[in-house]
Amino acid sequence: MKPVSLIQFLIEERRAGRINAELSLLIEVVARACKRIAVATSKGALGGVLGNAGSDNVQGEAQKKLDVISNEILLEANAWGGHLAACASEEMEDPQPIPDMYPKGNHLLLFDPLDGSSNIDVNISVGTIFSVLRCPDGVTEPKVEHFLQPGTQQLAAGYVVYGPATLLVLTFGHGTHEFTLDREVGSFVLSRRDIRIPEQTAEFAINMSNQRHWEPPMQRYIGELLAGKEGPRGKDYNMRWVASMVADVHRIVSRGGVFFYPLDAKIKAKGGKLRLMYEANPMAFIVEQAGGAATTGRERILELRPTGLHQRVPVFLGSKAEVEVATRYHREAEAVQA
Ligand SMILES: O=P(O)(O)OC[C@H]1O[C@](O)(COP(=O)(O)O)[C@@H](O)[C@@H]1O
Ligand SMILES: [Mg+2]
Ligand SMILES: [Mg+2]
Repeated sequence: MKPVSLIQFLIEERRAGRINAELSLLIEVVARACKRIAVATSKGALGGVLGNAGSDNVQGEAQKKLDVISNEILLEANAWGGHLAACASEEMEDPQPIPDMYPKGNHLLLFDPLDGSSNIDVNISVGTIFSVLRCPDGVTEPKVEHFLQPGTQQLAAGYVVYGPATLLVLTFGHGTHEFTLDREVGSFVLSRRDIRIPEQTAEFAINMSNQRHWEPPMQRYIGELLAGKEGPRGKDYNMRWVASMVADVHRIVSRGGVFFYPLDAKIKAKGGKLRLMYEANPMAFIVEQAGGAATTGRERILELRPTGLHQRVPVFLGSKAEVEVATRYHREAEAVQA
């Protein structure tokens, strides 16, 4: 079969009336920027891109040089295209408006420019995560409140994994599709259409070092998985944790599994570890479109009403059956307390 490039795929989506020209251009621009980030990440020590930038981001986290470089690449690429009203990034306190000298569009772009920063210096897969919203009608200078739309309102979401291969996984709300970067030709090529995450799994991903800080329902759920064949679940489970959300989610999108970043006593005051607007919402959209589920342990992530641009939430996502069991345990515990 003839390979389908990302551009051809976008043309198909436009013909089918699923996206408009502006959204198609936006995705092309983001994909092009991610190709530049792939080049930057692949330079490693030779490109002088490893190590700390010497600055902190809005979250108070030490920025890596590649966090800053990736953020700048995405901002610069998106400034001139005429497809955006504004951008918001995990690395910046406030939304970035499109400069007046450039034409403006009707979309809002949110991104985690480099996910898995702690893995950059040890040559483990990192990625970019993005989400696209519509700018409310009549708003010419979008403010924070215009970005605070529930995940159900996303027009598109995607991530790029900079791993052994560079992959783009994308949804417009009509299935989840994967594109592989053909480095020789320089373009993304469709490698899997309509990905389906198996409903059942025997593989989970969680940072076990936080176990003693988890809430009782999480202790119960993981305890049962660890008990294996002899426990109430009656089967052995395997564990994986890359500590780059993109890589952990991509494994789930590829062969099933379930990912948890639950609430724990250390991060309770912040609301969770992962960011709703840049990580949880786009990943929840992608996973649901592939037949999986995504909750906070209590509610469906996509239905949360955001309260802040940098809001953090607990994240349970992946194979439906396991997300449902873990979520049920949390709801049951809550019902007993009420
Ligand atoms: O270091 P921990 O607790 O294992 O956390 C890993 C998680 O933190 C993150 O790295 C946060 O992302 P950033 O690198 O964008 O800050 C996720 O990708 C990952 O799931
Ligand atoms: Mg991240
Ligand atoms: Mg990041």
